[in-house]
Amino acid sequence: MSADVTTAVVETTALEAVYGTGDGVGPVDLRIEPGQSVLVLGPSGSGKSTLLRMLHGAVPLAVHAQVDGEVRVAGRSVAGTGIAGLADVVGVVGQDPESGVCLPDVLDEVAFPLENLAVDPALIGPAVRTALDRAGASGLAGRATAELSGGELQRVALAAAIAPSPRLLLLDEPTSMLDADGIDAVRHALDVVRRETGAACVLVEHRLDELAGDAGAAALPDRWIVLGKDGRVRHDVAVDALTVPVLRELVGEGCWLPLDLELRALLGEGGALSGGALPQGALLPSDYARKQPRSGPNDEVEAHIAGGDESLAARLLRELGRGDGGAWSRGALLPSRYARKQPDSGPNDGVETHIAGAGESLAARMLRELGRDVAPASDVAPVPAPDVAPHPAPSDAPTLRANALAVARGPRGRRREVLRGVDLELRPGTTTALVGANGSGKSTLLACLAGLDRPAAGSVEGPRAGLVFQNPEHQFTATTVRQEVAHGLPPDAAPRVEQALARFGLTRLADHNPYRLSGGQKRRLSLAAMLVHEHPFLLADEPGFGLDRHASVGVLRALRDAAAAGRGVLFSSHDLRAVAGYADRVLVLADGTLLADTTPLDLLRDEALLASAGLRPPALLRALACEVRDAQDLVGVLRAMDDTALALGVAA
Ligand SMILES: Nc1ncnc2c1ncn2[C@@H]1O[C@H](COP(=O)(O)OP(=O)(O)OP(=O)(O)O)[C@@H](O)[C@H]1O
Ligand SMILES: Nc1ncnc2c1ncn2[C@@H]1O[C@H](COP(=O)(O)OP(=O)(O)OP(=O)(O)O)[C@@H](O)[C@H]1O
Repeated sequence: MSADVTTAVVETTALEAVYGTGDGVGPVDLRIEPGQSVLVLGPSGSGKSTLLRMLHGAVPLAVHAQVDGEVRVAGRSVAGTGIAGLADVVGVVGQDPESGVCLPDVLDEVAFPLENLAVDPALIGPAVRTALDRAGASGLAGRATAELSGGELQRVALAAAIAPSPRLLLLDEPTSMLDADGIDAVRHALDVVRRETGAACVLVEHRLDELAGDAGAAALPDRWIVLGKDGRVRHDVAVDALTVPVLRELVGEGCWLPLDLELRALLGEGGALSGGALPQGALLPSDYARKQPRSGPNDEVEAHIAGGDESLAARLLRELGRGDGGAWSRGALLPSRYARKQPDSGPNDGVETHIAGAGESLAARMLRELGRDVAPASDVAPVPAPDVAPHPAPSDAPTLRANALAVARGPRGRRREVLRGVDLELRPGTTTALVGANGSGKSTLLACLAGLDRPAAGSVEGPRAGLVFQNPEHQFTATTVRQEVAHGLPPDAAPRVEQALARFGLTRLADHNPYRLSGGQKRRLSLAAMLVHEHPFLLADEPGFGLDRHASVGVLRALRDAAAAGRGVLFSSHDLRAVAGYADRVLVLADGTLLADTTPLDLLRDEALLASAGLRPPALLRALACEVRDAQDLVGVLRAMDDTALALGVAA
C-alpha cells in the first residue's frame, strides 16, 4: 500500500452536489497531492461534510443527492469504483463516531477494515495495536464499543480509519468530543500517517484552537479550503498566505480560528497589531501597578515604556511566540528582564506615577482595541460591564442536589464504578460548567441529574431537569424540525416555537427532516427543543460541539439568558474558552470524582488542578487569565472578542 507519487490522491472536476432540499455544495475543482494536508473550513451548513462525503462516494451512492462533475481518488473514478471498491485507499472518520461502529469489541472494530481487505492475519494484531497507540486509544483495547464515552469512541474510530494505512484520510470533526490528550493524539496520528505512508488528509474541523495547540496556527494543515454560506469555494489558500482581510472574512462568516489568528483578525491590519495611539504605560498590567507600589530605578523599564507603542495583541502574540509553551504565571507577560531586575531596584517615582496613572485595565484596553477596528470610535456603543455574577434567585427557589452519588456501569461481572461520592448543589440563576477529561463521567453525571441513569448509591433531589444529549440524534422524535421543537408543548405554544426556531437560525429549515440536517444544525435543534420547555434546570452535554463560531456564541448567550430568567444551567464542555467566557462556576470531574468546585478564572490559574484534571487551555487563554485583575476583566475580553466576531458577520 505504498504511495504512488505520480498520481494525485484526489482530483475533482466541477464537482457539485444538490440535495432534494436545494442545499448543496460546489462546484469544486481540487487536486490534492500525496502527503498533503488540507483543512476545510466554513460556517455551519456550508457543505463541508457533503464535500467529504463526495470524496469517498457516500454522496450520492449512500445519501441521495444530485451530483455533477467528477471525483477521482488515487486515479480511480469514485462513481465507477463505488464505496466498497475504495476501501483499500480511503479511511474515514465520520462526524458521529457512534454511527460508524460495526462490532461490539474495540479490538475487533479496529481489525475489521484490515480483515475486510484480506490482510495477512499475522499482520493484523500488530497493525491494530499500532493504530490504537497512534490514536491514543491503547487503554481501550479489550473494552466493549457500546460501553465507551463519546470521546473514547472517537479515538477508536480514528484508530480504525488509520489501521489499513489509507492513501486518503477523510476526517469530519475528529476532535469534537476529545479532551486535550485526545486532540494531541489526533495531531500526532495525522503527522505519523502522512510521514510514514504518504497519505493525504482532508480535515473538517471547528476546534482549531485546541488542534493548533501551543504552537498556534503553525501546527495546522498548511492548505485551507474555505467554503462560503452558499456552498461555493471562497478560498483555497496556503496558510502562510492568509491575510488579515481574509482572516476577518472568515471570522465574519462564523469560522473558528485559533486564538492567535483570531486576535490578528479582530484587531485588524496595520493599526492595532503594530501599535497605535496607546497611552504610554498602558502595556503594564494594572495588576502589576497594584502589586508593585514601590519599584525603583530601572532604565530598561523606562526604555520599555518609552517604546511602548506595541499593542496588547502584538505583545501577547510576541510573548507567546517565545514558543516555550510552558507554565504561565501571574505577571508572566511583563518583559522578563524587568521581572528579573525588579527585586534589586530602588525608588523611581517617575515610573511609579506612570504605572499607577495608566489606570487602564488589561481588559479595558482590549475592549478599546477590539472596538476600534469594528467601526469608527464614535459608532461604538460603550461596552456594558459583563454580567459575571450569578443572577440572584429567590431564596425559596428549588435547588437540584446530588448527595454522595455513585454510578456503576457495564454488565454483571464487569461493572465499573464510573462516578463516586459526588456531592453538589445547582442553584437557579447560575450558569455552571462541567469539565473533565474523556471518560471522567460528565455525561453520566448529567444523565443522573436528569433522572435518566439510576445511581448505585446516593440520591438526586430537586425538580425534573431538561437534558440535551451529547448526540443530538438520540433525542429526536419528530419528522420535521418544527415538530421536534413543538414536541410535548400545547398548541397555543406555537409562537414560542417560532421564536425558538428563529433564535437558533432554524426557521429556514423548519420543514426539513431533523436527521438530514448538518451536524451543527442538529446541535442547534436539540438545544432549541430543550430551551423551549421551561424546566427550572437545564442540563446540556457539550452544547457547543460541532458549532461554528457564531452559533456557539448564540448558544452560550441563550444558556446565560435562561439563567438570567431564573433557571439553573449546567453544561459540559471541552471548550475552556466558552467556559471562561460564560460560566459563573465550574465543576471539575476526574475519574468519576468531583475534583473541584471553583470559578473558571481560578481554574485557569491553577496549573496543578488543570494538570490533575487533564485539562490544557489554549496558551493565550492561560496568559490572559494570569494577567487580568479579576473575572470581570477576563469575561469582558472574551465576550468582546465574541461581540466583535458577530459584528464582523453583521457588517459583512
Ligand atoms: N441528506 C440530506 N438531505 C438534505 N439536505 C441535507 C442533507 N445533508 C445535509 N443537508 C443540508 O446541506 C447543507 C450542507 O450540509 P453539511 O452537513 O454538508 O454542512 P456542514 O458545512 O458540514 O455543516 P456543519 O458545520 O454544521 O457540520 C445543510 O444546509 C444541510 O441542511
Ligand atoms: N454502558 C457502559 N458500560 C460500562 N462503562 C461505561 C458505559 N458507558 C460509559 N462507560 C464508562 O463510564 C465512564 C464515564 O463515561 P461518560 O460518558 O460519563 O464520560 P464523559 O466524561 O462524558 O466522557 P466524554 O468527554 O468522552 O464524553 C467512561 O470511562 C466510559 O467508558
